[in-house]
Amino acid sequence: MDNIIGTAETTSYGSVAQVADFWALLKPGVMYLVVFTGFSGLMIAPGTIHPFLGCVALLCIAIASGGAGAINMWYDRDIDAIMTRTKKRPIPAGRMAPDVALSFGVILSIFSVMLMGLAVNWTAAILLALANGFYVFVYTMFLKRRTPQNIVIGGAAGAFPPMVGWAAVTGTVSIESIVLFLIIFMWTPPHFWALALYKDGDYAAAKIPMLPVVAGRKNTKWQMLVYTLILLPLVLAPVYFGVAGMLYGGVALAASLYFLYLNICVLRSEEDKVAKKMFFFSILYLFLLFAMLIIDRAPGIMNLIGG
Ligand code: HEM
Ligand SMILES: CC(C)=CCC/C(C)=C/CC/C(C)=C/COP(=O)(O)OP(=O)(O)O
Repeated sequence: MDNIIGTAETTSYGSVAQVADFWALLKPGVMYLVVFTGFSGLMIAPGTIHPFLGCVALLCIAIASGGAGAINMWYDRDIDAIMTRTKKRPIPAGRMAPDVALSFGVILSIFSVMLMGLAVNWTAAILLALANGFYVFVYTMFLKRRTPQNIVIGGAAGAFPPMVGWAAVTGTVSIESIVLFLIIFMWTPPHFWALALYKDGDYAAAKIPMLPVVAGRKNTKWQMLVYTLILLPLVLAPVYFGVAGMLYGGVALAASLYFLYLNICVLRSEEDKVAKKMFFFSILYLFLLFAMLIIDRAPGIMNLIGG
């Protein structure tokens, strides 16, 4: 297999990409949680949606997220080739030609938005297009290489899915779905900067101005704390707005306090394993919040069974 010959820009793409490479372009690890938060929005929204259309809506969120991931990997192929975490991806590893990845990503993105609009509704489709476009154009192409606040603003991309799920059922945007958006929006900086703290060498090598590289580790940890503290009251807002009850409230509060505790540990420790622990818990934390929203509103299952 004559995979890699030269750097990212001079790579010869001698071998044929496998199905697994197309799958990897979709960033499936992230996609699962993105779809889950979309599912949660769909389940707790007032109203009903036919189960088949509910599944179509979730499939559209998955495809739009994957399409955006593929375009991100096309655009970032030069820096992905430099970072140890990403250099085995299909394009930098020489298993896929960049234009194949780009075409794949564009087709998936357009297809998902059109399908959402035609099969579900156009409010959900527009929100989905915004999420996809925000990740591709605003985060990847504009902010990522320019400012250490890249993920604060760009994080909006990943915050749209619960709004998309909500809009799939209701056809509208409402204060409740904006609260779900805000939870993910505020969660993203501590989620990502925890990882950036122990991958700062990668980002420095690729000359990406991630906060720990530009502002230093201590400053990053304090900025993480700001968002973690904002999350504390924010995660309780769904109770205030009546979309969740005390079961959600209790778990959300406990998980948020533990997240805060981990952030304080990160502030006090220089060890990578502490930041790693916070990063991995960030994923469990978001999963827990959105799982509890569903469990607490179990009657919302009627949205899917059309009752
Ligand atoms: C701009 C916003 C975000 C940035 C910059 C970001 C960044 C990252 C990075 C760099 C990784 C490591 C991936 C790897 O190891 O290759 C990661 C992992 C992950 N992120 Fe995020 N993330 C963002 C938003 C989100 C959102 C919105 C979600 C879900 C709702 C999410 C869920 C995950 C999950 C589940 C993983 C683990 C995936 C795996 O190990 O394969 N992220 N994130
Ligand atoms: C349409 C839709 C629902 C879109 C979802 C958008 C989304 C999943 C956004 C956040 C995902 C993410 C992994 C960002 C990291 O990108 P990066 O380029 O910094 O990470 P990398 O270095 O691993 O490539």
